[in-house]
Amino acid sequence: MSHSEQWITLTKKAMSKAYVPYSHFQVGAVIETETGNIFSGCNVENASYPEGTCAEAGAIAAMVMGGDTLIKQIYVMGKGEQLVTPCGGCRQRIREFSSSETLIHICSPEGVRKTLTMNELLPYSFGPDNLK
Ligand SMILES: O=c1ccn([C@H]2C[C@H](O)[C@@H](CO)O2)c(=O)[nH]1
Ligand SMILES: [Zn+2]
Repeated sequence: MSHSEQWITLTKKAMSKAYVPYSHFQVGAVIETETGNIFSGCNVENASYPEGTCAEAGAIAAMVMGGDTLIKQIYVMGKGEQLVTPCGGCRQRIREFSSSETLIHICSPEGVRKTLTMNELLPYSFGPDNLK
């Protein structure tokens, strides 16, 4: 099994945990931090539709809880024809814990479909440095 296949397997596992009785749209996210730790998340919906949380938000919360704050790479996976790219809110969430090296891998269950830098995913972004 190749290195990339292992990440896909892990992200598929995260996706399979999604709690999505309303949208039926499963998303999984797996973060590898610069320190080599791994954190996963899935989307979690609820009856008050706008209060659901994205897979990326879950993985980021787990990462911060685990004591890490710098993302080396993040795998995001969903099904369907279209690329499942992080929503606007999650682009900002990922941006908070990114460097210019951070990679965002857009995946389907079959593999990585596209890899983007943070700057490609959210150009001209507002980040922690703006508050210095
Ligand atoms: O990158 C994305 C895009 C969508 N969703 C979730 C939110 C909602 O639960 C469902 C449909 O929008 O997918 C994510 O978790 N991450
Ligand atoms: Zn999102």
